[in-house]
Amino acid sequence: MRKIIVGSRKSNLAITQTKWVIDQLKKAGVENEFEIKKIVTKGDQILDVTLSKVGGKGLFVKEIEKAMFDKEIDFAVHSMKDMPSALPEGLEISSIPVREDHRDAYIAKDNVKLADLKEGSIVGTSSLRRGAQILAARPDLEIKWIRGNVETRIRKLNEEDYDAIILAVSGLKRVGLSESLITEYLDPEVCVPAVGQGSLAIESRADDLELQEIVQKIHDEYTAKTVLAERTFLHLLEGGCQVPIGGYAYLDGEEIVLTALVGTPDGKTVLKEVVRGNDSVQVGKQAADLLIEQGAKDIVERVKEEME
Ligand SMILES: NCc1[nH]cc(CCC(=O)O)c1CC(=O)O
Repeated sequence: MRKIIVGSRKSNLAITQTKWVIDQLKKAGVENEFEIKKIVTKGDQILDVTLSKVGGKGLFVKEIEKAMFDKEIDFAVHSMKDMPSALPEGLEISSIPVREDHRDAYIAKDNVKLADLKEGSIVGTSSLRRGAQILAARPDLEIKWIRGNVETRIRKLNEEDYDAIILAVSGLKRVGLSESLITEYLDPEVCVPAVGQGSLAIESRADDLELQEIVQKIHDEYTAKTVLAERTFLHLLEGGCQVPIGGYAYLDGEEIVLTALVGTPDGKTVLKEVVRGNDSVQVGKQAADLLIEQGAKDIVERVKEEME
């Protein structure tokens, strides 16, 4: 039986996600042997500037994709939200496992609630999306960039001048940190998560049908349907992570309910729509159309220019 080589970034989060996927596959009855091959990406090496300034999402996947083309690895597990909206020819997302918690977590020193933070308090995040939504709710706060993996950010909250930080609940849980650290769970009404947040993408060569059949065993249709709506919206806005964009969908019976958001980094303009429908692509497209009508494209273009 074929041994399967799985490529992974070397961060604790990446390795845990990869191990989780292998574990799920084994539980689903896959008997193949697995080996994890660690790959260092540009995104892991550049830690001193904000991610948005150095080129965003692609940084974490390029080297991994090269290893896949070279057949050094058979598949890779990515955080869905780090995936560019279009994949290179020859590769595809061959399976989407069940989504972890989609929400952002607000973690404050001494557990001070967001509403109780004093004027001028410093909130750490490297995400324009999170910064924009925090500032929209609390224009009196200060956003300060924070980089590093999940564990590093928690340490910086304790050691540096941050009063609070925002992290994905899923990342926190996956690296084994206690949810008791979380001061508040931010629901999509307060902070629309990143498109795909909490979900994983299994990426493989499009012509490797044997592998596809194996990873499909842990494909989750609910997650795939909702993520497709979110990613369709993101793709049409052509935003990448240089622009504050959020999208979260869930199913209400058969219906997909998508909350989509575009804003300016200062949080002064935030466009938000909730769209319902039975077809993921249609729902994503409708959300994009509604926001574009309100000027979302202008925001995307303007923010992109300012970042250059
Ligand atoms: N941008 C970094 C990143 N990429 C994926 C996750 C974990 C969240 C997820 O699984 O979607 C994180 C950390 C964070 O956003 O706090």
